[in-house]
Amino acid sequence: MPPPALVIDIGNSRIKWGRLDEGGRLVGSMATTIGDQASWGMILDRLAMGGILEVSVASVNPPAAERLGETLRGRGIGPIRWYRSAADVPVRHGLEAPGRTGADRALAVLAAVSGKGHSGPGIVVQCGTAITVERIGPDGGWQGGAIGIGLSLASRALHAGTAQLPDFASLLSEIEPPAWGASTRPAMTAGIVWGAVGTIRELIARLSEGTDPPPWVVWTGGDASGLAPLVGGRLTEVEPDLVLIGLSIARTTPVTSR
Ligand SMILES: Nc1ncnc2c1ncn2[C@@H]1O[C@H](COP(=O)(O)OP(=O)(O)OP(=O)(O)O)[C@@H](O)[C@H]1O
Ligand SMILES: CC(C)(CO)[C@@H](O)C(=O)NCCC(=O)O
Repeated sequence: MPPPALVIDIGNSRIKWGRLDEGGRLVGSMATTIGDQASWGMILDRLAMGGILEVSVASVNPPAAERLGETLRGRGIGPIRWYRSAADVPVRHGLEAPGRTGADRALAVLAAVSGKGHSGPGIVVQCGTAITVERIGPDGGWQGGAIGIGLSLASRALHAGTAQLPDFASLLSEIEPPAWGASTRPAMTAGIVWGAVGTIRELIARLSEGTDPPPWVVWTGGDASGLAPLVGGRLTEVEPDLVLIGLSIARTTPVTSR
């Protein structure tokens, strides 16, 4: 049996860290904000307890990946398997430029198809810094998707591009957002959250066109558990660790098998 291993997903807002057991199953995960480099050593010491290990790292953020690579090498952790684009991921696809397509998108699709065992047409929605909606065809092949703006980034963009709009750290709460606001905060919450809901609904409808049976839908990303119930629709499956699960599958599947 292989020794326990680490899986790490470097996004644009956060890094997701996971540990695999001897059978390659994800047995623990956590997330830190991208700027919190001071905690990396402590996290690695904790995750690597009991001896490590091989590490699989997915990145859509090359500068952060460079820094993490230095930290891992400095602590003698390795070998490191890198997933820097969809070209490194053993997923069947019809992409034009897999080398320039996000590894996180490919790994989420791989996990939904191979890990969750979905077959036939499907959709994967990631609600992170960006919102991505992927189309999986009737033959299980990934056909590409759509990339839109995520909730936090939309708030930051409105703040950066205007003189008077603030930036809100957190837009989702237990309470359903208002449809409109009588002051700036609820007005921005309404525009950003319901705007994202409308975007995702429209994309799911368009990506479902001509599919029979209707597609399965799997969600992931920091805002998925908040946005999925607002979007509604048929069975809503949210898997926060989809990309880490994708890494756990990719490390034992040769890229040539796609
Ligand atoms: N503790 C948290 N810190 C930062 N963002 C969080 C947190 N909890 C939830 N979020 C939400 O998660 C979103 C970011 O999602 P996520 O962490 O999946 O993105 P990411 O790190 O950029 O990953 P990717 O680039 O793979 O989408 C933000 O829009 C934010 O609202
Ligand atoms: C779209 C994001 C930001 C989602 O995390 C990431 O997958 C990325 O930077 N992708 C590169 C471009 C592409 O996937 O087409």
